[in-house]
Amino acid sequence: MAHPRGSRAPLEFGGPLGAAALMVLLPATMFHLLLVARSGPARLLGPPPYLPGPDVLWSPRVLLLWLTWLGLQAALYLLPARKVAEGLELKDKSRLRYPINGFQALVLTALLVGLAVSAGLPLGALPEMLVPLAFAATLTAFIFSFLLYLKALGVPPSALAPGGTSGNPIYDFFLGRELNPRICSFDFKYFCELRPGLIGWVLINLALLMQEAELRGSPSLAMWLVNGFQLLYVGDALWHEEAVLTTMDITHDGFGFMLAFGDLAWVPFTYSLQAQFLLHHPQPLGLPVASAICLINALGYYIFRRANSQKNTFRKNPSDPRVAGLETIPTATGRQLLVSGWWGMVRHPNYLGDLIMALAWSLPCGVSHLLPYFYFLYFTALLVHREARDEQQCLQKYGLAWQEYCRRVPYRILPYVY
Ligand SMILES: NC(=O)C1=CN([C@@H]2O[C@H](COP(=O)(O)OP(=O)(O)OC[C@H]3O[C@@H](n4cnc5c(N)ncnc54)[C@H](OP(=O)(O)O)[C@@H]3O)[C@@H](O)[C@H]2O)C=CC1
Ligand SMILES: CC(C)CCC[C@@H](C)[C@H]1CC=C2C3=C(CC[C@@]21C)[C@@]1(C)CC[C@H](O)C(C)(C)[C@@H]1CC3
Repeated sequence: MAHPRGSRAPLEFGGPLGAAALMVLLPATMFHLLLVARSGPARLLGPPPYLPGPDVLWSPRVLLLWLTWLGLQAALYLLPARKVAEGLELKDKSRLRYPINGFQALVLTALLVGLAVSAGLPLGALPEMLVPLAFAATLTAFIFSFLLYLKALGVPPSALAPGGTSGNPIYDFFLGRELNPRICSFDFKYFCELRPGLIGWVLINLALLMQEAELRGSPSLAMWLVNGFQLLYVGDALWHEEAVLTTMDITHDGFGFMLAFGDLAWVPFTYSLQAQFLLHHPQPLGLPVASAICLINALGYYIFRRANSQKNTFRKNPSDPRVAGLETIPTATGRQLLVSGWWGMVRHPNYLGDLIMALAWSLPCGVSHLLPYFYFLYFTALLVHREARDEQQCLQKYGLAWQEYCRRVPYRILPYVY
């Protein structure tokens, strides 16, 4: 099989060695966090309280539960959608079509879970199953990525992702070879990016809240805040589902282990870390501090949403009155770059808003432990790295116009700092 960019394609993530290391380190980190969150000292950098044996990790009943969850989300994906959106133009000049029914899936899941709980489903038992559930999700991610790798061996070169075609099987398995793997109209990457993991994350949060209520009579204010903030984030992502079609995950990255594991395991089991921590380490939170944290989250959300919406509106229709007055730089591709408004302040205002929210999600957990700040630290590293990857891609796409943009807007994420 020919490799369109052959060995000249620059390798990311430290090449095959880096990819192999990440495939061990990421699951290990996830299990470490799950175990440490429930331990007394809850030390991010300390050893885990114990090493789980096969009897703790493996449960056929839990695997069945996990597969039922994936099946339910797949069924909701296949329901009629309020809209069908077109993705960006592909190498072969075609455009794929995507159902926009993620928010509908969230609401229907909430209804089904509500019905099941009122019929006696013990949702509060879910937190006890997090370790075997995470194991089932990790196993699924490995098997699924392997099947995706095999599937990609039979597709034409135009269907392959720009990265992930190095010829090194470990690297390509990690990054993903095929850009948009599908069976009929079912798009695996688009499905995984927004449904089972994101909705699973808020469901786990809810289960932790319910278990806290069972243990202590009512959920704590800190638990309410974490649940509320993260539900807003997930609800927003699904409400603006169409916007994900222009992210680098959909337009540039193949679907391999990185995204399969990230979407299916990493997001639900590590992004719910604050709620896991709060269940085992209740934190007192007064109304004045809670109000200040709400303001921080609102500020982050405002920047995140306005910046993302401004770019999406501009990309859809530059003459839209909401963006028509903004200053722009023309590029050789015919597209323009915004150089005023949110995108004139820093080159990634949406990352800034996202990071402010990440901080607000950790603050309800107090300052006695570093563990609940893991998400903020990891997310800073992820976005700094992602920003560098995006800059590289934009430089390739827009050349001199991008350099001009960087000159006019010198800061990347945080004005006057970075
Ligand atoms: N919670 C999580 O774990 C994660 C959240 N995110 C969030 O996802 C969202 C999307 O992030 P991501 O896909 O990385 O990147 P962006 O939404 O920032 O998109 C980057 C793209 O925007 C376009 N662009 C850049 N600058 C300009 C400009 N000045 N004017 C017009 N267009 C411009 C370019 O694409 P083009 O010109 O081709 O349109 C560029 O490739 C962010 O809010 C991020 O915070 C991301 C990763 C993980
Ligand atoms: C496991 C590794 C460390 C890397 C995995 C990264 C993934 C977890 C993230 C890559 C891009 C993501 C996005 C979101 C969730 C995390 C992953 C999958 C996103 C769906 C979160 C909600 C946002 O509103 C969004 C803009 C829709 C996000 C898109 C990117």
